[in-house]
Amino acid sequence: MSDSIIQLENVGVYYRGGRQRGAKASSAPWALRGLTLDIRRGEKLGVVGRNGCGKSTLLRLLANIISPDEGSIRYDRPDLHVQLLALGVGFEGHLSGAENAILSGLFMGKSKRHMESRLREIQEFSGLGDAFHKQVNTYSSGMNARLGFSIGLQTDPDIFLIDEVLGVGDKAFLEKSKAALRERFQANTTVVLISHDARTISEVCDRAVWMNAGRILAEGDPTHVCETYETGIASSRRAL
Ligand SMILES: Nc1ncnc2c1ncn2[C@@H]1O[C@H](COP(=O)(O)OP(=O)(O)OP(=O)(O)O)[C@@H](O)[C@H]1O
Repeated sequence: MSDSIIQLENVGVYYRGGRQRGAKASSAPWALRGLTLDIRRGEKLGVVGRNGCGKSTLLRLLANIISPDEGSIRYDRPDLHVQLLALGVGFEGHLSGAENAILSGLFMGKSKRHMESRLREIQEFSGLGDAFHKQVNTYSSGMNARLGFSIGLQTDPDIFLIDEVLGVGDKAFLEKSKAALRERFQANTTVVLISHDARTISEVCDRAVWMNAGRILAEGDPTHVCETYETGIASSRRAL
């Protein structure tokens, strides 16, 4: 059995009516192009890259929210439980944090009873206090991130996709979240983590990819990839 959980082969994604930030009007509006990547079972994969390079598009693709316009994506099983954690995605604003936790669990194939039994842990980990029982549309972005991450810890996803939300919480929550990602998931859950913070990627991930203009520029040891990325950014700034 392959140790890949998702395989992307020469994938391209095209947003109709859009084009890459900074691209000339004549250039093709591909958000991803020629992207080949194996997501390995149980790995913690970090994704770095400048704004608009295609990181969120990659996560939407992995979450099966969008389909490739070219190339192929192959899932190890058709019933993989994929949890996407991104700001502004996935919560019903008029429902409370607790109600959203139950709803998210139901989407992930958990029973209502199972999620009810986890509510206390979700509330405690989130640090939301009484706000856990208030409508989510009254939450700050940091509170949203706390709720989403805390729910993700209790829904046992096969793949946990985290789009930059860890940086939104405060430092204490960031440290707690990093520890949870390292200790709670270990080999069971595959994590794909987007972060602009190289330290977070180095501390949590066992592999990283650097994306640029919809393609993968470098892949390997997270500390090395982050250093290469930061050196690349610094030299492109100097060239301006
Ligand atoms: N819904 C959309 N319609 C049109 N173009 C889009 C859409 N979403 C993203 N794009 C474009 O696709 C490219 C990749 O966007 P994406 O959001 O994946 O980048 P990103 O690396 O996640 O950026 P950031 O770091 O700013 O979140 C960008 O050029 C963006 O402008």
